[in-house]
Amino acid sequence: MELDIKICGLKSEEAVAAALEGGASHVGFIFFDRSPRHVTVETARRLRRAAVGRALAVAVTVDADDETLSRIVGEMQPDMLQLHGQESPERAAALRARFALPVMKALAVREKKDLEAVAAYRGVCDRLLLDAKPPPGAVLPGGNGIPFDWRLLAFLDDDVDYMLSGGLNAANIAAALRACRPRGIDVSSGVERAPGDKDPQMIRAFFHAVRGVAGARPEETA
Ligand SMILES: O=C(O)c1ccccc1N[C@@H]1O[C@H](COP(=O)(O)O)[C@@H](O)[C@H]1O
Repeated sequence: MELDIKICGLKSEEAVAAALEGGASHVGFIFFDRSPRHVTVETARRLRRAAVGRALAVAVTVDADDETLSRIVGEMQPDMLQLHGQESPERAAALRARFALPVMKALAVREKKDLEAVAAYRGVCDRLLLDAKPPPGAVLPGGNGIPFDWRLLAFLDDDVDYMLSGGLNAANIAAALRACRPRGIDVSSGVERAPGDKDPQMIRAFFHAVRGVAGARPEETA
């Protein structure tokens, strides 16, 4: 099974191009105005065009209301919704039905008991995104560049479809992929030179590092 790779928090054509050239399966656009990665619907709509037929465009929202989501879906036309707030399983299911789009629900992980939430969203969402729990007082629910203990994921059933995220970068991705077996990985601040400022060279280095794990997981990185 091939490993999906999502580059998230894209704000420029240059960064989108680096993600697509590297072979990203997903490109993510953040709709959260307190994030340094926030984009307007117009910008996301323009940037996502380059990904058509090459990668899935993901709209990342945080407890967004129906009106906001309708505008994002109508104008940007994402291929997937990422719910990165406190959306309940019922809310996730309702949005999936209403917009007829696959939904990826982000769950915050710091300790083993945080994985109990997985059961409630399995079968409701198309995929989970297992991200690090934000530190106390953090403004952002994601994009904090903090990893969690990947070994916790050994407690999950093998058939849980999840993307791993939280503090991934070119230096640690090999260790992450040896510690657990995600079907996808998601990186944002780990490929930035400053908050919200993606570095094409760091994006290339990330892909290079992922492909360097080919010996360990040939069937997933070929
Ligand atoms: O990146 C953000 O600013 C952000 C804001 C609001 C919700 C989610 C956000 N980012 C998501 O968090 C993961 C992990 O980020 P990082 O690699 O630890 O920086 C990121 O890939 C986004 O999906």
